[in-house]
Amino acid sequence: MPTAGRPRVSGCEVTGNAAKTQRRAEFSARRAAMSMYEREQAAADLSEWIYSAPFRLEYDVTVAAYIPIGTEPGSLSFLDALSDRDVRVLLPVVPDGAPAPLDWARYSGESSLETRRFGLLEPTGTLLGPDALDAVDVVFVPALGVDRRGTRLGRGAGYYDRSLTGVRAEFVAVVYDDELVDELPREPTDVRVGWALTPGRGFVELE
Ligand SMILES: Nc1nc2c(c(=O)[nH]1)N(C=O)[C@@H](CNc1ccc(C(=O)N[C@@H](CCC(=O)O)C(=O)O)cc1)CN2
Ligand SMILES: Nc1ncnc2c1ncn2[C@@H]1O[C@H](COP(=O)(O)OP(=O)(O)OP(=O)(O)O)[C@@H](O)[C@H]1O
Repeated sequence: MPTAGRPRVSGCEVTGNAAKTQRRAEFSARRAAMSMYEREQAAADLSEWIYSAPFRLEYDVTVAAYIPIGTEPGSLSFLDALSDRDVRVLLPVVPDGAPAPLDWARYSGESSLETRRFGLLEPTGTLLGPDALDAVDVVFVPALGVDRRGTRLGRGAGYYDRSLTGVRAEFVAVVYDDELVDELPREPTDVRVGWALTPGRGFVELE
């Protein structure tokens, strides 16, 4: 589209969204090209890092995590490793209708999951409400990429930005090694994450 024809509510926002769409396509294409072996190796490595996390991940800690689907990094063994350490694990439940803060329910094993909207695997247990995040110590956030300043690129519906605003917890974006990059497009509503978790380097503190 010629620059002169673009709507200019704020130049930054318009460019930001187009730039994000482009980066999403790039990251998704790279994920699609990974072999099953690479994905499984990465998932195993991600689970290992739980044992050397820079914050406590053991009994009496509550984390919010997610069930990876498709080419997303990680696996159920990540959640099982946390559960084995008596960490309480909450999982997101997408609310009906337009994007709004995520609801949450407890993870209690693979049998407590079912496939729902967008093909996501979600927990079937009691819904705890969006405020459940107020009692969480660490949030593992799905991401297509993250930059050194903590800018996270998600799927583009804004569910996590809406959910994390005002929450005091460690935010950890889980990505493949080459998805921790120098710079990503940023919008004012983007909530910064303090950490990246990568298979090769583990927990990386962001600026
Ligand atoms: N594993 C996982 N769980 C997660 C997220 C995630 O990124 N990964 N989310 C992170 O926010 C939330 C769900 N967000 C989503 C946002 C958009 C689409 C999506 O694929 N939208 C397509 C429509 C696909 C369809 O209708 O089947 C689209 O908008 O084109 C899926 C999930 C909560 N749970
Ligand atoms: N707190 C918020 N309140 C209202 N709108 C928001 C908020 N956060 C994000 N949005 C809007 O949601 C849309 C998608 O945001 P963005 O591209 O940052 O999503 P994302 O972080 O990639 O997606 P997700 O969190 O679902 O993985 C944007 O139009 C953004 O302006």
